[in-house]
Amino acid sequence: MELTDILYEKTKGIAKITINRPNVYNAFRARTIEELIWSFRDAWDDNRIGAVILTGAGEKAFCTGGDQKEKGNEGGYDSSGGLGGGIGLEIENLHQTIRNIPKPVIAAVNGYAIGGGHVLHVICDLTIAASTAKFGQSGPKVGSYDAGFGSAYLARIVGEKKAREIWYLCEQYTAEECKEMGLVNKIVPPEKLQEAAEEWAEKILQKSPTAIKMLKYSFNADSANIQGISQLSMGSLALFYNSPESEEGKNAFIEKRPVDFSQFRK
Ligand SMILES: CC(C)(COP(=O)(O)OP(=O)(O)OC[C@H]1O[C@@H](n2cnc3c(N)ncnc32)[C@H](O)[C@@H]1OP(=O)(O)O)[C@@H](O)C(=O)NCCC(=O)NCCSC(=O)c1cc(O)c2ccccc2c1O
Repeated sequence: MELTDILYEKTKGIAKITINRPNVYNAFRARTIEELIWSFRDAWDDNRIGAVILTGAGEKAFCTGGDQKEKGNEGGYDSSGGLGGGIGLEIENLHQTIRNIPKPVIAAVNGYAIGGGHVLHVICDLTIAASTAKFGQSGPKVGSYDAGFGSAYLARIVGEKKAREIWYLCEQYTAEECKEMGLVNKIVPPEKLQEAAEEWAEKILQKSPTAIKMLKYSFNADSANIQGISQLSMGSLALFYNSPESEEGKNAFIEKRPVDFSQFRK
């Protein structure tokens, strides 16, 4: 597959996937998701690979979720149907692929992990963060939500009260705050991030691949029911994206103005 939105490299048993759209803070469009799925599947299929690192290009962002400027555009994503389950983005498939690949996936969070980009690191097996990284959900601010793994699985990690706070208030959290919540495993200076992720991947490579695979499946089993909730969430999101309320959130972000949802409370 020709890769335009991501970088993909394999070195000494480690696959590294870098979301490479720095101009939009590594926000994803339909093509980005397709390329991510392709590369995770390649790493899955390659027996020499024992761990995968997911990161973002540049210093600003890991990933800021759905590209708001591509939403509704031709070649971007919309709710007219297709493989994305009616939403134009195969995000649900990507989440399943990250969960099901029988090799640990390490998120190396180099900057903003916001919205659907935050959900990506939540789903990864481990998170190593640069001390400068910022984390948060933004869906309710821009007329979107991930009511599947993004909320239900998040609650398993940080607890119900904190997960509700994260989604209802849409605030940003430091790497240190996220480590306290159990959402980040390790914090390093920004210049040491890639090295630290590779070091952990190398440690994993020294372990029994079958033991690691079965442990990952075992950890996954307890939250497997969330897949059904995720399908409902994405199905409803496809309907919601057609609404004026969702449009208001997206347009406010693009037009760089305060959002006004008051008209939808009448
Ligand atoms: C991350 C920020 C808080 C950073 O703020 P800051 O002020 O430092 O920087 P700018 O806002 O000026 O951003 C710099 C530059 O990048 C562009 N950009 C950033 N994020 C996006 C984005 N998501 N889409 C498009 N473009 C983006 C920004 O416009 C600037 O470009 P200029 O050319 O104007 O200079 C802040 O950027 C921020 O809050 N970003 C948006 C975060 C957000 O709302 N994300 C989307 C949430 S919805 C979502 O993620 C999502 C999840 C899913 O699971 C989906 C599933 C299916 C379909 C859709 C889904 C979906 O949309």
